[in-house]
Amino acid sequence: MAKSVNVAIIGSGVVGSAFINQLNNLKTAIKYNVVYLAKTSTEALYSKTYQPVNLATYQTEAPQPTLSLPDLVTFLKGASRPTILVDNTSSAAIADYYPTFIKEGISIATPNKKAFSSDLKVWNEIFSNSEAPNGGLVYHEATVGAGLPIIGPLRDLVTTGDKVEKIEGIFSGTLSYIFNEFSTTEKSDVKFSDVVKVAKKLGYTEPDPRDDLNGLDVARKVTILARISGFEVESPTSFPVESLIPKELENIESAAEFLEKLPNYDGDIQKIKDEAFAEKKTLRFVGKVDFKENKVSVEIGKYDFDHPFSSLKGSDNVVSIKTERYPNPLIIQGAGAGSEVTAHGVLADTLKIAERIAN
Ligand SMILES: NC(=O)C1=CN([C@@H]2O[C@H](COP(=O)(O)OP(=O)(O)OC[C@H]3O[C@@H](n4cnc5c(N)ncnc54)[C@H](OP(=O)(O)O)[C@@H]3O)[C@@H](O)[C@H]2O)C=CC1
Ligand SMILES: N[C@@H](CC=O)C(=O)O
Ligand code: NA
Repeated sequence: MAKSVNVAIIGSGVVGSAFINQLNNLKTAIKYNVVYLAKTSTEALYSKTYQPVNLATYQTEAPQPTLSLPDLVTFLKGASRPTILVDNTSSAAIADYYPTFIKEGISIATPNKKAFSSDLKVWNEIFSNSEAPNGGLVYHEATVGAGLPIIGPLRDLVTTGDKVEKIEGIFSGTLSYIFNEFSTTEKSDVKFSDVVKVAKKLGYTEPDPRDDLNGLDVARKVTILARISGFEVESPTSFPVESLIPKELENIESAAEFLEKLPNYDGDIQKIKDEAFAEKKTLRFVGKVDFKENKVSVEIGKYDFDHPFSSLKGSDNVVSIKTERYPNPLIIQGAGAGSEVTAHGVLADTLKIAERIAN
């Protein structure tokens, strides 16, 4: 008989809906039974008898209220098959619950950075629970560089005994897109606030684009890479992070009001861009982990027109990993945000888990 695994999906937004579509079109020997699908924070599809949710029609099916996280654990553990929880939200509450899911033997595939980049204590709890007998597995490739292969290869290097010396790169699809469009090697009049709005429309930004502009999203990614490399970063706010949010807009309540007021501050960043242009340089938003200098940082940097960062396109991320074995750094480059590339990273992780646990 074919092997099978149960899947619980939380979230059907930009990434979640692309994930559901890719899973629905999957042709593999393993059977994936989606026994729970939370379309939103309040609406879910599931049945007490674990009948698979129809992924072709989920949008129009009548939902029930979502289960609380403890009730979800009980529901998933009541099934006879092993389960993979796919968290396609940016919820901190769900992320805080990962140690419990994992302890209860439920595996996790996710693009949600929160659990891996908050307090170091949570990171340690997640991975020690996962290593315990009967602990769930955890894969989170899409938390850095979306579907680009960064976390898997970096873990492979470290586990096999290589030593990371320096990681440097452009880790935000949103900020890559914004600066690639805004600060170019040709003179241009494009306004910063206009490019921010397009990045949101293209699905690159976090649900609230201020989480990208304040540098926190990049700080979270840098925290994850630093921790995998053995640099014990306490939290994403424990090192210098440059913010692109104008001081006067720091305390605004809604994202909509923030976007409405942002054009009033276009002049400030335009001035920095013009100064860089006069030096034949572009602006780029860069994250670094430097073992030699014992330093982690996130900041705007100026790069010569002929530097590889200056010719980046679209929402591309670029990561340079220098190790003992790779003194000429390993370079990984490609789209680092967007629905399809992120969903494929999460789905590939789901398949890797299924290959290990399906029965
Ligand atoms: N977009 C991208 O390019 C990339 C995104 N990511 C990560 O992917 C994740 C999802 O991003 P994205 O799809 O863009 O975000 P969206 O805001 O488009 O989607 C989030 C979805 O999750 C739902 N949700 C939130 N909280 C809960 C909850 N407690 N229970 C059930 N459902 C919930 C939301 O429903 P509701 O409307 O009710 O809140 C919404 O459907 C984020 O963690 C992001 O950082 C990672 C790499 C790239
Ligand atoms: N908002 C993020 C999405 C991926 O993590 C980005 O722009 O990179
Ligand atoms: Na990745």
